[in-house]
Amino acid sequence: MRFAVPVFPGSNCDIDCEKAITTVLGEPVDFVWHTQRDLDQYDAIIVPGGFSYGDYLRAGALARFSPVMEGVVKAASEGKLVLGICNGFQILQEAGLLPGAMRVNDHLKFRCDIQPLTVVNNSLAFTQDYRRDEGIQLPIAHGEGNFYCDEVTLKELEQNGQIVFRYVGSNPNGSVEDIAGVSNREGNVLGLMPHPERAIVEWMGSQDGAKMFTSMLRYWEEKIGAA
Ligand SMILES: NC(=O)CC[C@H](N)C(=O)O
Repeated sequence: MRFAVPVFPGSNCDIDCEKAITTVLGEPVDFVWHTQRDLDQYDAIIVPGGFSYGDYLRAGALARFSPVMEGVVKAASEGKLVLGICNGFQILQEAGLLPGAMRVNDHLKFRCDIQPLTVVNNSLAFTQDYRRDEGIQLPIAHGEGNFYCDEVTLKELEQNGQIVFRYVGSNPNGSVEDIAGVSNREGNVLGLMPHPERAIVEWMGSQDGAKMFTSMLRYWEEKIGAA
């Protein structure tokens, strides 16, 4: 399974994502500079966290216009797996691939912590190795993670199973309904504010992120096997 990790000016979790893929899966992964449009050779794309374009205007608002996003949009429309982590989630929202918008944290501070979460939907390609309602812990590190959507969208997300992760205990940013991660309607694009790539081996304090990567690989292997 070939992974692409697009790199924007200001990305800072790109190497963490590459390490997670090689450590957990041992699969090939390329860094792709944001000026490259063509991502056809890849099976999955992980849009990493960071401060693309310095978070100017709004987090993700400028990166969304980078040429590489044409490739990301195409991959998503072809049903390939696209995962956006933190700033990656913000970029996918700005590109219209994921619902809602991100506001500044309600307390106006950057929050860096280990956050308890619950897996609300474990039937996705990204979450099938988790149990339903499983309690997990992942690191968070963001200043604009306050997920917002209107009432109609919220109902749709609930009905379609698009709410994938919720914060447990105290909500670190004020997000609507404690939402930490959402998918698109089709389920092949996922965005979450917490960082699964920073929770893959014991010394990191949590290994709960590893199952997101094993889920993706298993989905792809089963799809290839069935073809
Ligand atoms: N870790 C990240 O990707 C941070 C995302 C973004 N820069 C924010 O502060 O919200």
